[in-house]
Amino acid sequence: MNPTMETQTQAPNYPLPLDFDNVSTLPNSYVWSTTTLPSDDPCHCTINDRKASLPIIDIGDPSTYDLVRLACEKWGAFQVINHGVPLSLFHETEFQTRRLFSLPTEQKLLVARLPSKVVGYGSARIQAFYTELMWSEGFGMMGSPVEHARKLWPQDHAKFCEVMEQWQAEMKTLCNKIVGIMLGSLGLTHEDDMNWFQPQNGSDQTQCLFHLNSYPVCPDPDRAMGLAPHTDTSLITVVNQFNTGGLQVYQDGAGWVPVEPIEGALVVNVGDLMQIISNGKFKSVLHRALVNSTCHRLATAFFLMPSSNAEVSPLRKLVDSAHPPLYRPVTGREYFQLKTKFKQDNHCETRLSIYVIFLQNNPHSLPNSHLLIFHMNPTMETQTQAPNYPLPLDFDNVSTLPDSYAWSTTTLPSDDPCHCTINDRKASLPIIDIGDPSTYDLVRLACEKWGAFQVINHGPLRLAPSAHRA
Ligand SMILES: O=C(O)CCC(=O)C(=O)O
Ligand SMILES: [Fe+2]
Repeated sequence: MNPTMETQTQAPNYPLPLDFDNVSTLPNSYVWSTTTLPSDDPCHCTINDRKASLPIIDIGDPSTYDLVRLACEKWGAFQVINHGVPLSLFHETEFQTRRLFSLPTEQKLLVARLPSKVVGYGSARIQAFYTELMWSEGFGMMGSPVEHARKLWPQDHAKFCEVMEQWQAEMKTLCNKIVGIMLGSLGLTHEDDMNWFQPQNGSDQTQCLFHLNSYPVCPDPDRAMGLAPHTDTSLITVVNQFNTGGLQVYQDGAGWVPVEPIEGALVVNVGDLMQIISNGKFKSVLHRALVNSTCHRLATAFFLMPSSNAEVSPLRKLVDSAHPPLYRPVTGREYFQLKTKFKQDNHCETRLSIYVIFLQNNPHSLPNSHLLIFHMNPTMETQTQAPNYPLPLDFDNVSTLPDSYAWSTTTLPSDDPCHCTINDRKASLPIIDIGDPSTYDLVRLACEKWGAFQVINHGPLRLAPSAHRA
């Protein structure tokens, strides 16, 4: 998450956003098939026969604490109104955001984001995990965007920087207030166990990332995706969809629910790290952004995170013998790496990393929602159509190794040829007679050195019934 900016010297080998102004039909690489998204069933949008909609919470309401707790438990998100951010700043932020994305593509590429970085112009960071491309572009900043803005508008960047900094300051204040309400609604105070949340020696322990998102008018919105389903790697995220719909949240039983655009409202998402510190009481929300054929949608997302070295774990006050910790301690950095690694390895859905941390503590009781979302449900389903994952070969009917089964030695980093000697003696896995008086020592040595052994004399050899008859 190092915000260092580097100069672009050669053509990048990761996808940059399309020159959206110059395409009139959706390129094939931007077509999303419905089967690509496992939980992409049509939105039923009703719960108990009522149209489901994300709670809208007036932050000045006396029952705010209860409403926030209920919303975070059930939805992992809510809209907030009466938050104190002036409407004029919404308009200025929208104006400056539109100004940036209206620049010609070549100019935006002057501040292209490198894949390992979070600041600058580029496609969505989750793009790396999908083969289909997303119909969107973004610009990330951490604090002042002046270094980039100077390249975009050498003479005229002051207003852009001023507005972006002002918005981030408002978001930081609002996030602190909302985190306070969330944790307060669980009976916690800032003094409880939240060292990473307290400014220490005058310096702030949290860090923030601010993202501008742009979803240009799309020639074929039903087959395109603005931002694929994901959960945020944050404590909370505050999204401003500038009064243009497109954001959807997923809820078990309801499917994808559109977040109603309301002028001046902000959407608060529970992020993965909040799920961890709340010991699973609040769930991070799966969400996505769709595109449309009539207007260029803009949005901003402000991510509040602990500093990347701070260790995050279920807060002590929320853990007791009836509520054991569901997650092990993890730093923001480690969590982010885990999430990236598991997405890269498995192309799995985005909540997998929560699942992995969960597993490491508590392998036997997975929460249903995760099983559902990751399609890890062990129920066997009848196969009705050709699967889109590889099945084993019909081994009896091949006489030469197909190319697709050939493994290069470089694929496996530690796959050097077997020397099979140790101290000039041929190495071989220990064979242990389980009745031997020194079994204990032999087993210990084998487990320490090899992590494996062969066991003999383990009990009578049972013969199959046909062998008995013989
Ligand atoms: O653009 C939006 O509406 C959603 C943004 C979002 O989810 C994100 O940037 O993580
Ligand atoms: Fe998000």
